[in-house]
Amino acid sequence: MLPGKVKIVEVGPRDGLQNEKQLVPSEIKIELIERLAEAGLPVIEATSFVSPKWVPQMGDNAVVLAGIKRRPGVTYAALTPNLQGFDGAVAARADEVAIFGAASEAFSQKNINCSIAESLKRFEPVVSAASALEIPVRGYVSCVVGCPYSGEVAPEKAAEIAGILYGMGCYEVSLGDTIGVGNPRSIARMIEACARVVPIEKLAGHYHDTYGMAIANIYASLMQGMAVFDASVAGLGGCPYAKGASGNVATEDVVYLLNGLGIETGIDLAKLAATGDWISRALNRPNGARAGRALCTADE
Ligand SMILES: CC(C)(COP(=O)([O-])OP(=O)([O-])OC[C@H]1O[C@@H](n2cnc3c(N)ncnc32)[C@H](O)[C@@H]1OP(=O)([O-])[O-])[C@@H](O)C(=O)NCCC(=O)NCCSC(=O)C[C@@](C)(O)CC(=O)[O-]
Repeated sequence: MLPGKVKIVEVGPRDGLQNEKQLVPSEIKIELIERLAEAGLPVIEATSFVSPKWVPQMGDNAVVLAGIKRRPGVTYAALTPNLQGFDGAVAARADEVAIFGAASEAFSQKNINCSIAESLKRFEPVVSAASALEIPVRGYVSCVVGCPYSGEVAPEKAAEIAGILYGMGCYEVSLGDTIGVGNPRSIARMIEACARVVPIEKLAGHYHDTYGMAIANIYASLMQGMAVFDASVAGLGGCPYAKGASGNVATEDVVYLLNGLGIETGIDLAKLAATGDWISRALNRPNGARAGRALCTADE
């Protein structure tokens, strides 16, 4: 049984841009977010409140959140690894924050400079502070099937961290195939384990497309009842702490798939494709969305 409706969380402005070598002007980021909202994306991860020494590209976080014309009904989210980041996100009026952990010790150390256990301790005060202010918190688990440093990850490990984040108070837990090594079988096994501890409707799929498996993985996830997916316009991105990992699955490709399956998203594919074309030109990089390229070529 496929879901009738899917929520897409657009992570392009954060996950997509964080890996760009050249600093992208804040005005471009602001225009990207506004265009995505105009195309109907209900949740846009706009930026992250991490150390600018670690990820310089996100150093203009407050400027970006201050610059966007907010559309009613759209949630503008930000990543917050600790209380310092949370305070910054609140001051900048983020509607929602996300804490991000990992199912791999090695990745946790490289990404956020602490062990998994330490990261979970750091997240607790963030969740408490958010709860006091009634700010929803999303949780991420990176490396749910594979780690760039330590290899294969057991589904039970991904499920353990997902369960802890959910138990802590995250309203949704996004399962990150950070390096895109998953396939429909390994993803299905991982979801099966996670769904034993977190209700499937509270789980999201966050699949990078390194091996071209992301759309197949989304289809496998839909078949298991998952109905929330993260995606990045034009397939932008990669993780600065996961060498070789390509961008997220392209939002255009996900919407094309869902439209074909008769699943509602509320997203205008033509506007989305035009946005993907625009940002690819602005960054002077090839458009990573196959559906986006096809639609834009058809328009010429
Ligand atoms: C987590 C830290 C901050 C720990 O970094 P640390 O160096 O261990 O932190 P610290 O508490 O020891 O502080 C050191 C310095 O950082 C500053 N600092 C401390 N916290 C903040 C903050 N929030 N905002 C701004 N500055 C901060 C702090 O003020 C201090 O500044 P100094 O006194 O040296 O001038 C660091 O490791 C970091 O920023 N890492 C970047 C992580 C990141 O953004 N990774 C990419 C996103 S995750 C991802 O892409 C995966 C995901 C979510 O998409 C899912 C998937 O695909 O798997």
